[in-house]
Amino acid sequence: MSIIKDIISRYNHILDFSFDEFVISDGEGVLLYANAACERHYGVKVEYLIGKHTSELEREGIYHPAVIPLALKERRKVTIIQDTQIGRKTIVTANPVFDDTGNIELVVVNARDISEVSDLKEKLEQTQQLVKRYSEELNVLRREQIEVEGIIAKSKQMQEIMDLIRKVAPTSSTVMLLGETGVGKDVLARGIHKVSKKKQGPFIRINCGAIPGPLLESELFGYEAGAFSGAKKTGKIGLVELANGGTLFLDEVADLPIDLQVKLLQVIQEREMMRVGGTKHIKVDARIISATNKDIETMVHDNLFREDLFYRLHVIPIRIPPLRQRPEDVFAFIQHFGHRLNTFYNINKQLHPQTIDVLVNHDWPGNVRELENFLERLLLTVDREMITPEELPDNVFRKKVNVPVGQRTLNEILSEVEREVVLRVYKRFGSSYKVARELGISQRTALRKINKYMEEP
Ligand SMILES: Nc1ncnc2c1ncn2[C@@H]1O[C@H](COP(=O)(O)OP(=O)(O)OP(=O)(O)O)[C@@H](O)[C@H]1O
Repeated sequence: MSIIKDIISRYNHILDFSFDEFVISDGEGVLLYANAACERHYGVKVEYLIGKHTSELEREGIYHPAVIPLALKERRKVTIIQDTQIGRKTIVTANPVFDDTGNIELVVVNARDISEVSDLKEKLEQTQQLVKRYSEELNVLRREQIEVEGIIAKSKQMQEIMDLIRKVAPTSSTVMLLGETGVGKDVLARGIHKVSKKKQGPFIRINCGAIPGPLLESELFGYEAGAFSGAKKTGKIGLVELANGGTLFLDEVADLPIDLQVKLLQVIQEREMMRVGGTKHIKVDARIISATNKDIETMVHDNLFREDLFYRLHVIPIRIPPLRQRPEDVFAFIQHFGHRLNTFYNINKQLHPQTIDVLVNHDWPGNVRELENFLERLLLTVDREMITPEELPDNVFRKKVNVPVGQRTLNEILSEVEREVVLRVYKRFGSSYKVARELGISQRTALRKINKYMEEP
């Protein structure tokens, strides 16, 4: 022991240079040595510590917990995190030193201040939590912002499209919306505009297929006074010019006549245009979105649509799948339109789950528009509050007979076909006499079959 005391007294000034704390206790836990770093960690003079038992210092609250008793108890190296009375946090390691007989002679303790690392870690964790929360909130807000516009997108395909729209909408990139009639190209074009940087500007839709060729040019590009006979004296601003600072939506773009395709290409490339009969170049700063339900790529291949214009418009293509490929959306539309129609007409019509089933499995060639019109007709024309599949018109009600071979007898299959035919004809004509006449059976047989099949679920 005296050798150790000798070493300490000889080298203590060297250990005082150490950033780390250095403490030695005897085999009972009484402190023999502490270097200057202890003053920074505990806020007391080194002299105050020397000669005290480590548990006593712990009781005084100078640090907590004490590591030396743990090393003495477990007779091995122990590392813990310690809090001190002046708010420091340290990582402390206590190493027992054994004598020749296996008794613990000394405990050598080393401690490093990790308050800053620990504070930084805590701050980093808080910041990470905050970033996570903000990004979740941002996603919800983004979703809501588009959903506010009434866009229904429950299916995976539509969710992916909405994610893409959220990404591209704030940029000014040119988008081409592709898809069958009534899939929602117009709705999505408006949605893109409403979350774009140009949302304060106008949204100008041009139906390239609806305006007759000769009129289209002056509608699109406007004209100067006296540009042609019959032109207004004041001249006219075209739709392209009106879209300045906003979005120009070229609906049915595949129907644009070839000569106007050239002029449109100039608008996109040069970002400027000229009125009919004009000589002045007019700057046009508009985001361009186009849409078509035609196979425009084949049209390009057949030289019916300019390839250069196609590539300018087709920068971000978004293909909207037909309704038959996204039954989750059909279900959501039924709920959405059902609620809207009931409120609008002040009625309370419900669809039986089986009716919803039939509608979800229907093909809907006219897509959302057809479904919307169909529901309006259905809710207004059926008297009963709960609409069952029998109330559905023939074209929707007509089920395809799906016969898994070996699972049903011929009689069962024939009876299902008969049921469909009888009920369909009965629904159309509403009388057993007419059913009999249409199907070439007696009125009694017709009546019996109608009653039988009407009663069956
Ligand atoms: N995702 C949707 N959410 C809400 N309503 C929709 C959605 N998709 C379509 N609709 C509704 O369906 C109808 C047809 O949509 P829209 O006019 O956008 O289709 P379109 O693809 O532009 O059709 P077309 O090719 O015939 O011009 C509109 O009444 C629209 O409100």
